[in-house]
Amino acid sequence: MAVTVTPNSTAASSSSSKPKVGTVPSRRLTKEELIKSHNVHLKKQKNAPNAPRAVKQPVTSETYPASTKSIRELEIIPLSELRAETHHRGKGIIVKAISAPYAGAGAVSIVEDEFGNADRLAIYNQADSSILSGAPEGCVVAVKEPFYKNNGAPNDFMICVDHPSDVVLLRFTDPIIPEPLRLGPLLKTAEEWKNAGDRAFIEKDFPTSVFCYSEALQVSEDNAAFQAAVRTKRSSINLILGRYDAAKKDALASRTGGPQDWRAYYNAGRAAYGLCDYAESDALLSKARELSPDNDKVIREHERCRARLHEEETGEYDFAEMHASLRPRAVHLDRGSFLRNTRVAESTRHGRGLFAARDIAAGELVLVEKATLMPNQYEPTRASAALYALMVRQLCDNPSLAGPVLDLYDGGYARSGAEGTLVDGVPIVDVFLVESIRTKNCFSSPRSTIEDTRPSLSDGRFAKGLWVYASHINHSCVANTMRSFVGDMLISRATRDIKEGEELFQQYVPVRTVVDVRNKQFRDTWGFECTCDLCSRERRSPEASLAKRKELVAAVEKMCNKKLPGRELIPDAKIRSVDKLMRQLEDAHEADLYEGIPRLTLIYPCNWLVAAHRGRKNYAKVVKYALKVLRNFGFKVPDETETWDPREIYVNSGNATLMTVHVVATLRTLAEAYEVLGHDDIAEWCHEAAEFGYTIVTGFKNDLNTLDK
Ligand SMILES: C[S@@+](CC[C@H](N)C(=O)[O-])C[C@H]1O[C@@H](n2cnc3c(N)ncnc32)[C@H](O)[C@@H]1O
Repeated sequence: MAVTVTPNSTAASSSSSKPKVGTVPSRRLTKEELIKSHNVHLKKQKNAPNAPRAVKQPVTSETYPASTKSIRELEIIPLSELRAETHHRGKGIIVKAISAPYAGAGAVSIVEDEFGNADRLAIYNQADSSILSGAPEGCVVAVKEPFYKNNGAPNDFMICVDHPSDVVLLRFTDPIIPEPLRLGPLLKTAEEWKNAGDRAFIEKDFPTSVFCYSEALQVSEDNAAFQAAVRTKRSSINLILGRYDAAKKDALASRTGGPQDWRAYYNAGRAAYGLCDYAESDALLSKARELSPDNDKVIREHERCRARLHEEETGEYDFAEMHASLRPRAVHLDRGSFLRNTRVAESTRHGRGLFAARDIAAGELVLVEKATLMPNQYEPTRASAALYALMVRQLCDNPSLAGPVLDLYDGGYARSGAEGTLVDGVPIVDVFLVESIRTKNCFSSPRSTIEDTRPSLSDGRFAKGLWVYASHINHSCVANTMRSFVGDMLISRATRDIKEGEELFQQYVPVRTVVDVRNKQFRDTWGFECTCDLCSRERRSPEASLAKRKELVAAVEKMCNKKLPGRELIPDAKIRSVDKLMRQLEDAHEADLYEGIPRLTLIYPCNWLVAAHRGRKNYAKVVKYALKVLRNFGFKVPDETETWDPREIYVNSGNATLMTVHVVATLRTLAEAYEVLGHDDIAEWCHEAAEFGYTIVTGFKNDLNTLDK
């Protein structure tokens, strides 16, 4: 079940007064009591219209599957037969809303069955485009295999609908509605329904408008011209609602065979564009353009679509312009996804993985993907719930999304197999499956990585999003790709040269320095033990060495307060002490095991020594320790006395380097130190290597001076 904030979820009653699971409660709140308390909540809401709406968070420990049955296959039972804390498998209820809805985390209404029994119905996870997101008074709904739960206080229950497909809005004329609940058709003629749809449209009540047009189509029998006109209207409204599958279907069904069909192709093309299917959109808009060659609207849409296809084919983007266009309310960029350097295939690490479809040079684009779903919600307490809600809603609104989204790894969730299929005209959406997929596949994304690397601009806030294609990438601590973000665009670049056919990896999170600590995180969040070169070799290091390293790291952190020095003068004695611990830590790494792989526990002390010597303007020492930092990230560096070309570190350091923004900062510090020491060539090359690395880290070429400004 889900944690919900509902009008009556008051203090829990003592366990003795709780009804027994599976029993018919001896007393429930009467209709009058239910309406009275409901009205109190409605009034409170009316008096505080701007109070923040509760966020619904799924709790996956108490999952239950969505119903896969049609309401017509179920035994319809009266409300009086509902049993406490029970999922009524094989059964359904048909009820009418007899109150205005209370809109909280879901829509709560008082409902009545054909026998006059009343109860409370809470419907969660409906798309805003659905009438059921508001469940207006008078609507008749069927709840399939309802879950009846105690609401905290004795005698107080509610029918709780988590899976959006477990509730169906019935047409007023549906013969399944029992006689006492029937209103009969509210309006009689197709024209009346169409006019009602037009009025709802003018009032911007789009779900009602769609409902009325649907009734008009049902009533209008064989009037093809009328049907085409109504379908065109319904298609346009579904475009506004983002229900692109339905919009496309209506648009194509509205064709009459004449030149006026340009509008049908135009709407269908825009719907395909909304689904990011630019090839289909191009085909449809080309037809619209043939029929209406001088139509500015069509030309504009068609050119826009072609620009997306160009991005998909070439991977050419103006990232700087994209970044400059970001606004707090505009983080969704209108761009195509460049995926053709890669392909999905079976992985030896786990399930499927992503592989290079051609040689990719260090620094090159691996892929660029527009978010499949990413709410503009960077508030940490709301980001996950917002993504979950968006996933559920989009799967309801656009059933064609079910294919790619439900195909993602689900962490072993027990599926019914019917998810995504249409039953009673509604795609089956299991919210607990959606949540499992979310937790295993979503990424945290800053508004842009470039801002995230700048202390002055970073607000440390992350949205959560789903990039379906990039979700196929498995984790490695020494990954060969690195992701960054510009708004909802995920950019992935190669951290070293990658050969065609090689599996691509990314770091799921910045990796912790100690092998067992970071693997606990992987186990707890994603259910795997990492077998990358770094983890597997570190595991071969004896327990005693690991313990020694942990002890030394703790000692350094304590001595230095886990901070890095600024420009202040650090006393010699302290520098010597840290240096001594650092050397002991180096000795605690077995030379053969750690050959050519990172030594992550050494990075902090070496970075500390770089900063301390920089403060003392001792640039020879800065070089010495900065080279150690690079080596400890797994890069091949020379002895401090040798000449070398730092621009080569991305291509000649082997396959176990660990790329981060700290590598860039270290190269920049090295450039500064070499310059002071008079090694101008190496200084220049370090600068170039840092700029190159900064492109990998931030996704596109950026001025290094912005790194810590
Ligand atoms: C986003 S999915 C990655 C794609 C997944 N392999 C698939 O088959 O769709 C994340 C899941 O992949 C698995 N995984 C990722 N990296 C792994 C690794 N290095 N070793 C083992 N399993 C890994 C974990 O089960 C994790 O929960």
